[in-house]
Amino acid sequence: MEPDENEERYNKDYYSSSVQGLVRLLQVEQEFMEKFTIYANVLQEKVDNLNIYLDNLKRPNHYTHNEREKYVSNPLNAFGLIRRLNQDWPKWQNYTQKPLGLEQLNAMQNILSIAPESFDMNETLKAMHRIETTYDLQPKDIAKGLLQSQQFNSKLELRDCLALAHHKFEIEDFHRSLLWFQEVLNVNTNPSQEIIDELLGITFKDLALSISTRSIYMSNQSLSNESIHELVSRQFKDAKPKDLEDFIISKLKQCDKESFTGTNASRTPESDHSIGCQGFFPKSTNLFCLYNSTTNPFLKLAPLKMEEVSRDPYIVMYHEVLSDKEIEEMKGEIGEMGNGWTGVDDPKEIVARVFWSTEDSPFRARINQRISDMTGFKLEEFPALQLANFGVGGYFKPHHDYFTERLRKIDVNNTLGDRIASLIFYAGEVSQGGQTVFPDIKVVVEPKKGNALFWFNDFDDSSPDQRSLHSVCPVIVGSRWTITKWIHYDPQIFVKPCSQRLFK
Ligand SMILES: O=C(O)CCC(=O)C(=O)O
Ligand SMILES: [Fe+2]
Repeated sequence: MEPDENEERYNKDYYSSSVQGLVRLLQVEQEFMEKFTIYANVLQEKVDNLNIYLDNLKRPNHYTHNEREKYVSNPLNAFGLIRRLNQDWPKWQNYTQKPLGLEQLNAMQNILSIAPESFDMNETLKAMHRIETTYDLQPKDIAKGLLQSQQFNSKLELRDCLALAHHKFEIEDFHRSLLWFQEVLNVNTNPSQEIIDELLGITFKDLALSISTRSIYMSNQSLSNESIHELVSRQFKDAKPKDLEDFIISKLKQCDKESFTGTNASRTPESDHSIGCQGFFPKSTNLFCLYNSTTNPFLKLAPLKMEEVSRDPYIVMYHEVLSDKEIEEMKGEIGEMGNGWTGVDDPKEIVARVFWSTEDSPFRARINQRISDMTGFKLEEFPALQLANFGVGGYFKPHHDYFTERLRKIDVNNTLGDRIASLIFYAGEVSQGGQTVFPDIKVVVEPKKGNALFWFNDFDDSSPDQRSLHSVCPVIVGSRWTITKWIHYDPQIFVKPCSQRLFK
């Protein structure tokens, strides 16, 4: 991808990257459906009116010439006939041509102008793939609403499965493409659904075209795009749906087999990140829960519940340190949010919406005070908090929070020194996925609402501790809100003086 293209992608507004955005989109669809319903009613009213007139126009059937002759010989019938064709039918004709529901049609068009664009759709396809592969979920389960061991009432429809099958083909995951296409064929369609499928153009042609284009290109890479296009369109000119279906299945099977036996046969082994997300890290032992009542004199009265997550490197979880009321307050603080992304090199992925609270507020002061109570660190010189809301499959790739060359460039606050420690408040209900993982030390933490996770990024001598590598598992179900605080080094000069590193 060209750098400019990336730049453009990073500046777009995504619905898919936050639950907040998705809530707005649900409202957009609701409004669209309301206009659509009114439009359908207006059309229905017209049909009803036509039927009333037709029903009233009762007259006997005339099968023979004699019957017809007899009918028009009666002046009452003759008069009615002439008058209707002279006066009524032209009016009906006018009526049928009168544009209907223009107001709704315009409103619908306006609503569609803010519908998700292809960059949003692509990001969502990638997110669905991320959920599927990180947790090794099976298409047949996902399609019928089974996510891990949770059965939901929601399920995917035929066009959803087809879009997923097509995406897997594009990214050359032929195995999953085949599985998804089999789900397409498994979805039961009733006859009324078939009419809709026909109207929306649910033929398998697009996928068949992509598959054929690739296979012609692979067998003859010197052909021009135009010649390939010509060959492909000729191939499917008179194809029936069943032909397309057979073609897709057989080609996908072949591609799947080749990718297993070919040169790129070695499947990438599962990453520690993914193993952690699936809950397969060994359980830690010898760790304690305790009350912290010493960092601040106030804690003697109200000690904080602290759970050791890892002793070396030091990671702790504070329980129940953010109330639901404070979470509501936090949401009230949020202004225009920006894109949050993950990854160091382009193309980075848009995975959340973030808001930097740079203005002082009672909420922010209280949260900073709490962080000081928990950690003993001084935050006056860098009081800003980062609030984030994740979206479909939102996650973070493994990364370090301490300054690397890249972070040094983008972090305007780097005059305060490195980020020696990080603290994350979990502020949303996440029932599946969304854990914070430390892949190198095989630690995984559930993002329990109201809790806060604290860890050091640097050793005591301020050199970076690579074991602080961490990531976030793709959210499966839930609205993952977080408040992030990076604790900078320089203001802590007296609180935590740089000391010699103790090597074990
Ligand atoms: O949200 C989390 O659990 C971690 C976030 C994180 O790693 C970061 O913001 O640097
Ligand atoms: Fe981080």
